[in-house]
Amino acid sequence: MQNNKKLISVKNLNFNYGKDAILSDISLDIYKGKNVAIIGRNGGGKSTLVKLMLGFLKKKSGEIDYYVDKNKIGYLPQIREFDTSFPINIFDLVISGLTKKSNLFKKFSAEDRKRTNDLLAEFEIEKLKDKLISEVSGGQLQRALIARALISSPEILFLDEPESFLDKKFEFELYEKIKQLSDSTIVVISHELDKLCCYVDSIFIVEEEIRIFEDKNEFFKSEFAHRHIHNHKI
Ligand SMILES: Nc1ncnc2c1ncn2[C@@H]1O[C@H](COP(=O)(O)OP(=O)(O)OP(=O)(O)O)[C@@H](O)[C@H]1O
Repeated sequence: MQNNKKLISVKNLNFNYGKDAILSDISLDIYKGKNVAIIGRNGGGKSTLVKLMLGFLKKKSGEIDYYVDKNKIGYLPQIREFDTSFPINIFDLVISGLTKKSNLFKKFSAEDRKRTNDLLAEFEIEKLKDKLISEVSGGQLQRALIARALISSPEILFLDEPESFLDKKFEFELYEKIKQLSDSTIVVISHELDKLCCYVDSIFIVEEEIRIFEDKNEFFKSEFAHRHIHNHKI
């Protein structure tokens, strides 16, 4: 279903925290309908790259061009980056995914509330909607954060380790559910490539530099498959 419409284009991107070079000369394109898995060793710079594409971090040099409405970019952060002591309940957390910079204090409509309730039911957390995020389990919070990332029907959806805390059954169903609920292009950071590989088209290895396999089959044929997955005969 690739139609070659570019959504985001990164050119010669460099980033460092203090003296430490984290990303060097990264260039990549994200195309509509072409799902990407970003893999690589711990601390390789995967989350940093995504945060740069989201505009949360300021690049040191290089270009990031957007061919997508920035309000149509969804994001699931790593759960550990989330302050679970923040006083917000599950319903408000999910509906807050509809808040844009330009409409911070807009009243949510009945339709917005219905969409929230539908997503809560879809993710089997409707009974928890009045609970504070500090009162639910890690997996329940992760489900709510995924629903939040999806609620705006994003054109592109960045997921940072979505499998964290999920039970095996839900982890297995996750990408089917995302496909069923949206037609977002997915860019997913994961250490579970063997589980998600049938949902992605391309594989990017990010370890300070980037190695791009536009066609995932080229990755599986390469020496990198041995290094990055346990069972590469998928
Ligand atoms: N706020 C920060 N200040 C300083 N260094 C940071 C900060 N955030 C991340 N780093 C460092 O930047 C490097 C890249 O981190 P990043 O989180 O992007 O890696 P990652 O590939 O997503 O790792 P993982 O697979 O472990 O989640 C790491 O060495 C990390 O220690």
